[in-house]
Amino acid sequence: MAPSMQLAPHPSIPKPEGPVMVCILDGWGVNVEDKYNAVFSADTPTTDALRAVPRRYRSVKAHGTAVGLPSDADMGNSEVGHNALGSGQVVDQGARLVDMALESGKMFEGAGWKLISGAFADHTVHFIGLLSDGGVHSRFNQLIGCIKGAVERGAKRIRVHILTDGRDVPDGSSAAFVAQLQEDLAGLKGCDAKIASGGGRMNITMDRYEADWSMVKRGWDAHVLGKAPHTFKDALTAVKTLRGDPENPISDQYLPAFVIVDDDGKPVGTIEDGDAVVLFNFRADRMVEMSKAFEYPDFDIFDRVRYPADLKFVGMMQYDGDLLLPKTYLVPPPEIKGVSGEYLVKNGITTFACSETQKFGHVTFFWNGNRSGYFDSSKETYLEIPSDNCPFNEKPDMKAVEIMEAGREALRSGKYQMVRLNFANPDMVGHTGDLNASIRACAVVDECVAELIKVVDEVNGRFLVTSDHGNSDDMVQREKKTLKPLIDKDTGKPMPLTSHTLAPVPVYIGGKGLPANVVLRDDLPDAGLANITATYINLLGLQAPEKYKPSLIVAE
Ligand SMILES: O=C(O)[C@H](O)COP(=O)(O)O
Ligand SMILES: [Mn+2]
Ligand SMILES: [Mn+2]
Repeated sequence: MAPSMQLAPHPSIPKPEGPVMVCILDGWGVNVEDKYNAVFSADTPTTDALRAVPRRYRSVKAHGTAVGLPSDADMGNSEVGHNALGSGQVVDQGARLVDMALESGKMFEGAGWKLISGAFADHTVHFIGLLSDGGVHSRFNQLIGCIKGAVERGAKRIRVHILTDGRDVPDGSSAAFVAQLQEDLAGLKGCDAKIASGGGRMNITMDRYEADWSMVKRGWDAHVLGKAPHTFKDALTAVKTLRGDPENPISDQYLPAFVIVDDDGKPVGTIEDGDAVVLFNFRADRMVEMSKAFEYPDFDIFDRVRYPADLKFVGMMQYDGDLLLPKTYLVPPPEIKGVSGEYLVKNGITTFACSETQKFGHVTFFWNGNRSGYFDSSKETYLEIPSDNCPFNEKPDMKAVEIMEAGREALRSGKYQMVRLNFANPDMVGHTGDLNASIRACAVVDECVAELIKVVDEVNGRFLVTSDHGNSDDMVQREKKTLKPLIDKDTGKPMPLTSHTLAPVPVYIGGKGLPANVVLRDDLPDAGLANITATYINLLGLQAPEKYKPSLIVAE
């Protein structure tokens, strides 16, 4: 082992007899305590009790610059959250790197831009991605920046394929983004630019972790082949019509696929031989599958029917550095080096990591600094429990009990020194905007934490329970100043909040194997998620790498 990767024993925190468990309650923030806070409203006796233990509970920042996002107005998300939790470092994240590449002009100088510019004169440049200013997967102004850059550099024909959001931004906001995009495209001089196809992000194109490839097929059919269940002459009409009854609309997230056609009913923007395609999302998880469909000539997961020849395909970023997918991209992704997973295997620590499909890549790929696979398969076991395929408010328990049971077995097995679990419920159910289901989601996760802590105590282990960002902790849109819920004019009901929040997240530590003198420091009031990495390494009885953000604990 490189001497630099050796972790010294901690001078005052001994190695534990049993394993260390790190639990991430995805989307569980600390926020305004009222009935719209599902974390607060749920029956959560276990985390309530943990919160009451002196000097073993605190909260940490999980949004904005504390996790490498452009500004403190940016809510946290799973990618940046797990990157920070697993690496102990704050790196400039995709959102910021794209902003910088646009500002400096570097965007227009690299290999990715060169490739697409081959289509500017005689072919069409297609942009496919999430249309909102959520800043989690993409941002509206970055799309416009790229389109304007292409037009200024000679692009003659542009088609935009839009995925409506309603998840990282309020549901119902898609119509406004579409209207704005149409206006911006109409204002471009010397370029024929139109919206060509679209659909809801949870219905087409943006599947992740291979949970449902049929979503990607529906996207391919609409964007590439110009085939969808609905056709319209105009995208704003499409979105407004497909939402249906204003009293009971279909969420922007789930709008069916549509294709824009001309007066003769012909699609205005199929993807043809020689065209360029830009996936304009910077975040990886929900772009990997569509990238494979575009990049791999022998792709066979679904029938693409037609695969355009001489396609100039790029991602906004490289979405998988191990698969080199896509080969060509506009902006180099963040480089996260020396993550804790690598240190652990190099120091002989055995790890078990588990979540259900929807968060499996979060607790492995994102945790490991956007790396696929194991650092050392003889020391690590990653277990994916298949998620249900349904809107998660219908089954708010999701696979929490199964994850808990797998965690319990791993803790008891004696095989692992570290057990890392992610519970998806407060996040995935929170994204549906369904308050009651989110309350149930939080309650079931609390029950699972109780079961796990019993086993940690049984094996003389230690635990750290935390989260990656807020979500279920606020389920309603509010007036900025008074924090009063905003009321929907059509329904008279409070307007649901489907997105993450800016809230900090809790950190609870404990376990029978944790010496009584180990407590949370009180001199790091501004600590963030990246401080948790050194903390859990200390719980393992080891000193953390020097470059990591400081540990939250001390032995007094
Ligand atoms: O992709 C999603 O589901 C949301 O945009 C972000 O949620 P996550 O960051 O918790 O995965
Ligand atoms: Mn998350
Ligand atoms: Mn989320």
